[in-house]
Amino acid sequence: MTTPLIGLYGLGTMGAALALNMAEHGIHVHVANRTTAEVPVFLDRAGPLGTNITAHDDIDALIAALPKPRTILFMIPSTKPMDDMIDFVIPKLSPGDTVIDAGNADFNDTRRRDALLREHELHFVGMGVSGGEEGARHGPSIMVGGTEHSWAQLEPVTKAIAAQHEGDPCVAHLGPDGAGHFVKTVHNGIEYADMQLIAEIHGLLHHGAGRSHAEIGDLFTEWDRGPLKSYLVEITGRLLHEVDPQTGRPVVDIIKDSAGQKGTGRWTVIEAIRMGQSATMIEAAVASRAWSSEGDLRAQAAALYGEDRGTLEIDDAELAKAFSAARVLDYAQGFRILRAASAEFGWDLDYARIAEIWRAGCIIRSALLDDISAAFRNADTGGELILAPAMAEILKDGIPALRALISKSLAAGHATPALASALGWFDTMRQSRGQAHIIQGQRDIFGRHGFERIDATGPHHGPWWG
Ligand SMILES: NC(=O)C1=CN([C@@H]2O[C@H](COP(=O)(O)OP(=O)(O)OC[C@H]3O[C@@H](n4cnc5c(N)ncnc54)[C@H](OP(=O)(O)O)[C@@H]3O)[C@@H](O)[C@H]2O)C=CC1
Ligand SMILES: O=C(CO)[C@H](O)[C@H](O)COP(=O)(O)O
Repeated sequence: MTTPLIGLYGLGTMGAALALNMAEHGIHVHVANRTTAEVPVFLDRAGPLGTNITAHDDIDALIAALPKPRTILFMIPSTKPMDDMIDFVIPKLSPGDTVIDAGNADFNDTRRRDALLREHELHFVGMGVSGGEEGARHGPSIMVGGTEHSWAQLEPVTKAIAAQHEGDPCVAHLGPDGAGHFVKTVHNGIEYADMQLIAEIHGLLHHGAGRSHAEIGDLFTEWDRGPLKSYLVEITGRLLHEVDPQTGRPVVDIIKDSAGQKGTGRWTVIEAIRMGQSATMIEAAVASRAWSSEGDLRAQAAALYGEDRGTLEIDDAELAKAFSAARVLDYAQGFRILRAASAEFGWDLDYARIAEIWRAGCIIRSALLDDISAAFRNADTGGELILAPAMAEILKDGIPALRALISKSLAAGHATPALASALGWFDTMRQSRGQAHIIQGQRDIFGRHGFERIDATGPHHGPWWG
């Protein structure tokens, strides 16, 4: 068997880790980096793995060294740098070669780039990689979008380097062009909401129930041994126990409460809204990060209105149930966005497989994903997670606890945008007759927009128009 071979450009945090992962799995990787001074540093780090690595001074040399059809993975910012590199390499490549963007890209850019490369008889792969540096080095979750031709070359490489869940590599060819990057984007949207839920729960326990960070960390660590087990729960447990060496204070007390965001959460929300699939929990999470950066305004409002938050009695078992229900709703909203995109772009996404490749390696990996993938395999709910019997069980068990938690938290003045929006969405979806008849009536009165009647077909107007 010939040794799998690939080109990799961009030896930053993720690219270097992926290259080492490949080398460790017997894949010969040709590498180059914009700043050539980084290359010897990388080779030093590679140590004995260097036998599977050939370093080049620039992209031209890397391209020249690869046999055709070439597969070159770029791990650089998926914005202008990626467009610039594509423009630079197109004239140097041959028909049948594949360019991979493995960064976090807006899938609209991926579709545009795919079309451009097709004009040149080249292939473009949008490949989502999740797991941060550690995942990239020792096994990420990989979401591939592209042609069968490119997948045939990529499959052995990605299956070797991906995280393994009980022997199943966490990688899948999810569809053409933007499918892989879209699924990665929604993965990140779900990640945003899961992180926000955890942050809100911490806030309720700390400010409402008066528990120390370490006590809350203990609870997260305990949760990580049961059905709530997840990477984000695990690292939150760790985070809450860490002490700042300079001050001796809990690290979380010295971190400024202003969250960064690089775009994937926002893209999820934009696409969700564009497709009529508002994902309110992800919206709440994106909004909360934006509001977090408005520290001055929040300080002024705190001075004006006061920032009192009442005391809360919190039962850990009830809190766990509430958290479980909210997480199911987070995933449910995420999969609805995937369902809408799959229909719009004809991707025929396999929801069970997506849940399966998220079970290890990625940031949202969790025990719940085992249940979600089984739920999709066992019941055809058309991608609607809330209709799956196994999820309905979790929801029926957890919604009363979530309702009780939200009621007392709102009454006491605690901010819970994601938890509250979970319930708002769930209660909306379980009403067979909601409130939209009032909206339709209003629209007809002010704009003659018309409405459908419950007892007849076609458009109708109300008596106000005679
Ligand atoms: N960090 C993470 O946890 C994750 C990141 N990603 C995505 O991976 C991609 C890379 O991220 P990461 O490794 O963290 O970033 P780093 O900043 O660590 O590395 C960036 C890499 O891109 C190169 N680069 C930057 N600008 C250009 C340019 N104009 N032309 C050519 N090369 C350029 C850099 O080269 P040089 O050394 O010369 O600066 C470096 O090799 C991004 O799309 C990111 O969104 C995806 C999943 C997780
Ligand atoms: O893709 C990732 C994890 O899955 C990256 O860590 C990404 O940077 C996370 O998004 P943000 O920086 O917006 O929090």
